[in-house]
Amino acid sequence: MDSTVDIDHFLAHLQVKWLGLGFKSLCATVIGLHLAALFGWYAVSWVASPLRKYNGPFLAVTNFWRFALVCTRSNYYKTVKKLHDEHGPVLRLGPNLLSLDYPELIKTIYSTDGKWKKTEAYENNSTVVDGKITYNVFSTTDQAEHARMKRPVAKYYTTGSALAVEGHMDAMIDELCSHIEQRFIEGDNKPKAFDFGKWIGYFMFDLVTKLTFSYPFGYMKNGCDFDHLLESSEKVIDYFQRIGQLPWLDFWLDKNPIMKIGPPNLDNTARIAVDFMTRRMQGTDDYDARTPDFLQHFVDAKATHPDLVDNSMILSHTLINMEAGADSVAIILRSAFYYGLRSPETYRKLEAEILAAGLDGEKPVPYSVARQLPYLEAFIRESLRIHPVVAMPLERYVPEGGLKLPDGSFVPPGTAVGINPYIVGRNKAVFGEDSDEWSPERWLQAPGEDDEAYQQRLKRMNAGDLSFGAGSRICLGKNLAYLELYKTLATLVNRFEIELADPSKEWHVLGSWLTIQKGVIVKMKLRKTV
Ligand code: HEM
Repeated sequence: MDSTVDIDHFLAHLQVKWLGLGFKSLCATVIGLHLAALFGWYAVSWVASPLRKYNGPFLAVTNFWRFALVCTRSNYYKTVKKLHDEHGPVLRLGPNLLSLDYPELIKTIYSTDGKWKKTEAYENNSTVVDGKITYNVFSTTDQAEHARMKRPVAKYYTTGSALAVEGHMDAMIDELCSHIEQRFIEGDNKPKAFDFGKWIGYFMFDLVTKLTFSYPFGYMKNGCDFDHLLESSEKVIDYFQRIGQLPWLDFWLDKNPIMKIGPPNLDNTARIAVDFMTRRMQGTDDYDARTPDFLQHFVDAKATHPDLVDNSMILSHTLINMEAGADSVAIILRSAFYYGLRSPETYRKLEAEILAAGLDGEKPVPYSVARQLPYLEAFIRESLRIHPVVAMPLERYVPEGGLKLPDGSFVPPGTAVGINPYIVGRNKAVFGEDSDEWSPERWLQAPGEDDEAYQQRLKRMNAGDLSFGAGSRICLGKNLAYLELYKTLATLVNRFEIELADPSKEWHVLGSWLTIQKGVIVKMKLRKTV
């Protein structure tokens, strides 16, 4: 038999058949085969997965589920909270990701031993410089690189160093108060409703740029996001939280060498930062050494650690200050006023404490004084708990040796696990049965509670507080943030009578990596008519 003829015959037959099927059917067949292969692959990897024993939504067999959840901005953290309520403390959020609600594991997972590495979810928050991906102190997943970046600058973020820049904070708090007085209070102390949430954003971006360069960019002066930095920052965060669910997408979207389809680059801001840097190094700006700023600190760090800090690292640190330091504190200020003013009995207690301190109504409240006010402290801690800045799992890889969970099960090395500050912040065993409610009182000794019981309870709450992260990757700006929060809250409450324009109206929360809120509309009056 002639096999060549047979093959020709077969091919001709196949061609006729396929042509007969028509183009549409052909496409449908090809797509169908691909989908079948994909589902087959998911099914096999799912059956073989060591995480199969954990509960989670069915669609979490792929990471597309959580990607879609973040993309729809439909309150990712609320959905995940509901799922935890339904399934318990271990929740499978993806083929290789567990969300854990075990406060007792915070010390293990967010340790200082460098073994629990951040996952690739963080890496997209990096830039391409001269064709090379350049990570920053937040985005690097390499612990050794992280230590090299952090070591020369960590000392500038201590409370002592933050106090050295208190003068810059005072200047910006003063400016915020004057804008409120001039723009939103009429001559006879008549309040005009305004978007305080937006102004908190302008204030914080001015404050952070003042602290960094001794020069506020001018959002309050302009009364708007005149150069779109606030808008761009939100887009950068939005990209970060979405692509963090499917990290490989970053290579195709932002890091590909042909056409970048990533978040808006902060070129304009980077240019301004480079300009400041150049003038500072040449000594041609009007920097006043009596009130240091972060740019000077970073320039000094280059002098003391020339092997670790170069100009691009200085630039990276200044940009991180803006990216990480403005929206975060703004979120907590909004949280404090929103929750506080919706619970007038708690707000009245705060007012009473601040007014009783006999502070000068014309000046920003010094941190040393604000720090002594226990109800203010409770207010700030509750604002951080009930509406944390970050409401997604802080993902880490389980190192060699695996992880034994309190339920006795074993999570193999290489699994991504994370505790979510929002979920753990509402853990009833730690924060009480009313953990879904706003209650600054929970941080204080309750009437009839003895000292020891209170100290035990406080210790438990402190250990379960992940609002600033923990371990070697704990928030670098924590001390600075506390200073800003204490001073700004105390000064505003001391100087103005504040109420929500419509207490029944809820705010709108934009995302989950940063839980930025829109719509905190207030009316303010001067406490004393001047
Ligand atoms: C209320 C204010 C703030 C909150 C609640 C907050 C929260 C956080 C959290 C939860 C993390 C840990 C992320 C993780 O482990 O995945 C973090 C990291 C970080 N934050 Fe903040 N942050 C605040 C303010 C600031 C400020 C003011 C700055 C700087 C000026 C800053 C700079 C950073 C940096 C650089 C990191 C990365 C640290 C590292 O990986 O070593 N943050 N922050």
